Amino acid sequence: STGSVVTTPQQYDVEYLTPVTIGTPGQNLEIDIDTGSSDFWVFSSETPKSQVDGQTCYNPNKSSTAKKLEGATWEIEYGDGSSSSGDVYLDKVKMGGVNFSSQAVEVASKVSAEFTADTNNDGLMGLAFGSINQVRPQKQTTFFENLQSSLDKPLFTADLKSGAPGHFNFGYIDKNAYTGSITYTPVNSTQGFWMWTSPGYTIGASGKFKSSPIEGIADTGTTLLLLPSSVVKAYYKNVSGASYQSSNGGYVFPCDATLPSFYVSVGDDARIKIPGKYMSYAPVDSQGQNCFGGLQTDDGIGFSIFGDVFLKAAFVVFDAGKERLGLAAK
Ligand SMILES: Cc1cc(CN)n(C)n1
Repeated sequence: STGSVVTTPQQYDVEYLTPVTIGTPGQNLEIDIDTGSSDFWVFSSETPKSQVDGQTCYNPNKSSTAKKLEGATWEIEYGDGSSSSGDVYLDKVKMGGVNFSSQAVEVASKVSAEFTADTNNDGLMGLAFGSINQVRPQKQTTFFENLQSSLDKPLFTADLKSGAPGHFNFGYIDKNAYTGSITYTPVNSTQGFWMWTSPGYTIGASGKFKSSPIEGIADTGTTLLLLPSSVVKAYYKNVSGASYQSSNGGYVFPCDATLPSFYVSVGDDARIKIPGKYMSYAPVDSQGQNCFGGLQTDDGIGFSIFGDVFLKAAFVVFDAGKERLGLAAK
């Protein structure tokens, strides 16, 4: 089997939302596919009304195919401090024309304020490795892991775009979705992530390559590109008026500043070009005078995060069959 589903950016490409259908009759929700976590959780009939602000809620009691996973609970906290928790049902899940009949659907009986405020987002589908799934006493496998053996190829691809809909595809590589060739690089999944190491980077079209291994995760659920502070400092040295502003929580610069492109090396002789315009995330003031950088530090995380600012510049193959990541220009 193969599947393909559209994924649509929210304002400033802060996140990408993807339609999913759960249960019988189908209940349609919009979720955030997150390759940086491994739980599929949704707003539900169990989420207190005070914590719901317009989200669509999955109601297992209205699904003839829902089965409670007795005794199972889950709780999760993300890198940005947001969190959610609840219990678990098994039900039919369809996305992009592929479906799995007994997918663990983690229903939220509590969500943090960040999720309540994210009014178009009805939940998260984690597509990292099941080893870091948070259901207890028995951790659950991800939607992709459940599909894997029935897919034509044991992989999925992410084609996120700047300010336009893109696609997640399952089981095949769309040759029309990228240019040139795909460069593959090994993935180390021991921490449960799509973790890989870039050999280095280049700042600007005429910059010199800097050999500096950067170990990080390919994370569609993180908005920005989070790299070592030495790299980030070197980049913003090239942006006039840029400074680290603790009041804004990161590097900020005048929105009319000229931003150099940033090249992330992959394998022995390839690199992904992030255009300068992707390196500005959003205005920090209502006048739109100063902008928050799309590149920020990975301080305190323990590894770098290749989030949407990077991923939307590439065609990305998440190849579980060969434990590798493929990257191509587009
Ligand atoms: C909700 C959410 C997901 C992620 C990335 N895995 N973050 C940082 N926050």
